[in-house]
Order: sequence, then structure tokens, then C-alpha cells
Amino acid sequence: MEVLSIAIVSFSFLLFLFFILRDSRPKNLPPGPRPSPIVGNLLQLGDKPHAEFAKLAQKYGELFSLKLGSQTVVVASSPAAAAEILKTHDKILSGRYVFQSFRVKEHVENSIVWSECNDNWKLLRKVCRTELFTPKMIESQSEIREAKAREMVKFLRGKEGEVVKIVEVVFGTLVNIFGNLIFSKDVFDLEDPTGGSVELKEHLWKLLDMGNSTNPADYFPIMGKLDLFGQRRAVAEVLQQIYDVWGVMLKERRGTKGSESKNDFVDVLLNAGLDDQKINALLMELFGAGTETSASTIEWAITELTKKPLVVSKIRLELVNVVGDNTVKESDLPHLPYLQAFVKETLRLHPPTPLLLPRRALETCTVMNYTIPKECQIMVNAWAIGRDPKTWDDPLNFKPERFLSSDVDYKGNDFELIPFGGGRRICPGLPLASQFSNLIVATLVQNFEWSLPQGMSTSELSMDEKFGLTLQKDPPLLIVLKARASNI
Ligand code: HEM
Repeated sequence: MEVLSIAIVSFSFLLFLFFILRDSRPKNLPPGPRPSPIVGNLLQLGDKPHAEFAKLAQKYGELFSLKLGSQTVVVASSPAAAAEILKTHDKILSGRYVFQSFRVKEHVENSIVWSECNDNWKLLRKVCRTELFTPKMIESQSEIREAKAREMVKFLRGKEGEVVKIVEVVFGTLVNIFGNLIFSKDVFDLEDPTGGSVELKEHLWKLLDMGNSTNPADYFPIMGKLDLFGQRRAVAEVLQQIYDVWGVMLKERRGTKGSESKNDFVDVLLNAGLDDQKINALLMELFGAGTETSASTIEWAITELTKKPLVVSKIRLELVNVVGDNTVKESDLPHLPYLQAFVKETLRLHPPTPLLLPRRALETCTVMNYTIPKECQIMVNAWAIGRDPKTWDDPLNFKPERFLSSDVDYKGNDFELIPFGGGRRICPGLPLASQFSNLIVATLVQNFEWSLPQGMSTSELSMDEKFGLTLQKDPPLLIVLKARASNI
């Protein structure tokens, strides 16, 4: 009897080992590194997955697969593979992989970022396309952005000679731009860190931070429902706190609807007939998706300029030729091709969401002769694509000139440059992001000289990127500013 028990236990154990250790990957997946039991290829990720994925692509090809915990993930790393995902199979691969921390039911249902391409998503995209980010709307709000850029200059003038963490000032400026575009109010008081809408500011910081922290349940979804570390609960709480702040304002606006038009996003959304839940979710996501990404882009732009005085001179020369002694305005931007090429080059080397936002296969499909199983997560490595020597001449050299004689743009048609993604889920805020990234860079170059803090040289400037949802520099860029003569 005892022998039989031992035999049964041993057999069960071997069976268990077999299921754990066997390569349970579906057949005909794109090639990839062999996964270890349980953790899969998680240990190979490091803190810069986009860089590790670029190395894996060299070994396994432009479309490879791996296992992150129990999740099957496919990564596209060439313009051709990106076009397959974002264009040819865009519809079937248009699902989003929703990070476990953000699976807050009421939010996902009303979300533009996380929902499927369902009727709600179509409605929100339509509002973005036909109301919020039209050329007319963008032009009509240009004075707001210009005024906030001037405030930034005034604030920085007061900091002359001091060491400044530039991303913080740019982020505050962007949050205020958004506050004014959305509901005609400042959120940050640049002069007084305890001023402005302190609670909204704090809630937004907290939420962005949560977006950047790892949740083990993303690799082992079996843990997802349990919310073992309370991350989903924490996100739900912060979202509610943000909605409570906006709730008061929305109520006021609904009460005064029609009496005083402000031409801001809230007015537009109320007129479009959206309910409070949809408005809350959309406003939150515009803040979330728009501020950190753009602040990161500008921080990288200033970093590259710090290393390349010749590029600064070229931007300045163009500004002098086009704008003269006047303050640069958004209406000048179309006449500043070198500045635009410079921002493109920044986004080529430093896309703020290096792996875009993860997509999900809605059905099993065939891509480049490989099988992508239903529910598989798909990432597109925009960072690797922007540095691919097969596509780019001298790819690691920062050279805005490369775009002066080329039509390649980041609007989603050229898959070698996709910092804003592509296909039906392409970033809807692209026209706005492009506008204020160019404006703020031009304003800083026009108004300031800057250098690194004493004792630091450009060779020490870290060009290394840590991975989060976005790619702010780590460590952040510190500079010392000197004002130039200007009319502001
Ligand atoms: C430099 C700045 C920005 C970059 C690089 C950027 C990049 C991206 C990327 C890569 C995606 C995913 C696209 C895909 O799945 O193919 C995305 C989505 C999105 N972005 Fe941006 N973004 C920026 C600024 C903005 C701004 C200013 C806004 C709004 C005001 C915004 C709103 C959104 C929204 C709502 C989505 C989700 C779209 C959807 O899932 O349908 N972004 N962005």
C-alpha cells in the first residue's frame, strides 16, 4: 500500500514538473529566447526592456516572442514589422493590454486609452478629432500656450545662476497649459510650490507615479483579481479624488451652461453631450497622456542641446531670420524647419513611450507567417526602430539635418519614425503635442543660454534611460541659466 502511495505521489510530482517545465508556447509563434519555468524570460528584462528587446531582435529577428511570467508577448522591431501590426493587422491587433493596476471597471469602461475600439472609444476619438484637436481649436487656444510660455520665462529669469531641474519647470508649465486648455484655470503656481490647486497637483503626481510602478500581476494574471499589493485599490482611490476635484467644477459649469462660453475643452465636452463619467475619464487621460510625455520630450531636447552648441546656434539663427526681435509665436512655427527637424530628431532617439502602449490580439492571426495567438500582448519597439542602422544613417548621432531633406514624419505613415504610434490608436494629441513641444523649445532657446552646474561636463551627461511608462531622464537634467536680451 505504502509503495503504491509513493508511486502515485511520485507520478503526480513528475506530471506537475512536466507541465511546469514543458515549453507550453503555442506552435508557430515568432522565434524567441527559451523561457524558464514560471518566470519565463522576466529575468532578461532588466530596467531597460526596450534596450534588451533591441538586443533580442538582433538575435531572433524583427518579430520575436517571449514569455513574461505566464504572458506571451510579441515584439515588433523594424518598420516592416511595425507596419504589419499598426496597419495591415491594425483592426485585429487593436485591443489594449490594460495594466492590472488600472483595471478599475468604471474607469476602463469610459476610457479612451484602455477601452477596446468600441462605440464609446469611437465617440471619444471623434470628439478628439472633430472638436478638441482640430487645427481651428488648436489655433484658437494658441494665446494660452504662448502666455504660459512667457510665464515660464519670467519664472526662470528669477532663477538665473541657480541650479534648475528643468523638467520640473516644464512639467509645471505643461500642466498649467492643460489646466487652461481644459477648464481655463492654472493648476500649478510656479512661484509657490504650495500654491495652485495643491490637491489636484498631488493627485496627478501620485497617479503618474503609480503608472510607472511595476505590478507583479501583469506577469502572473492569476494574481490579478486578488490585488495582493492593493495597487488597483490605490489607483481607484486617486482617480476618485481627482474626479471629486473636477466634479465640483463640472457641476458649476453645468449650472452656468450657455451663460458664458470659455472655449475650453470642458465647454466642448458639455456641448457634445458627454456624461460626467466620460468627461472625468477623458480629462484625466488627456492630462495623464499629454503632460509627462511632452515634458520628457522637452527635457531630452534640452539635454541634446546642452551637448550640441552648434545645433543651438542653428536654431537661434533661424529664429533671428524668421522672428527677429519678436517673441516667438505659434504662428511662426511652420516657418522654422530646422526647429521642427530638431524636435523630430529628439523624438527619433528618445520616444517617451519607447514600446508605445501595449496592444492585445483580439483574435488569433498570422503576421509575417507566424501565429499571433488570441490575447497575446503586442509591443512595438519605437525606440529600437528609431536607432536601427538598417534604416538610419549613423543612427546614434544626433543630426536634425537628416530631416531637412526628407519627408519622413511622425504622423503615422512612416513606420521608421513612430513616437506617436500608428493606425487607429495613434496618439490623438499629436497635433497639440507637436505644437507646444516646438513652442517651448524655441522659447527656451530664444530667451536663455545655459550650462551644466559647476564641475559637471557634458561627457558625464547621462544619456541613459530608465524605463517607465515614459522616459524621463534618470538622473534628471540640471542646468544653470543665463537670460538673453528679449522682449518678454
Ligand atoms: C510628445 C508627446 C506625446 C507622445 C510621444 C505620445 C505618444 C503616444 C503613443 C505612443 C500612444 C499609443 C499609440 C498606439 O497605441 O499606437 C499614445 C496614445 C494616446 N495619447 Fe499620446 N503622446 C503624446 C502627447 C499626447 C497629448 C498632448 C495628448 C492629449 C492631449 C495625448 C493623448 C493620448 C491619448 C488619449 C492616447 C490613447 C489613444 C487610444 O488608445 O486610442 N498624447 N500617445
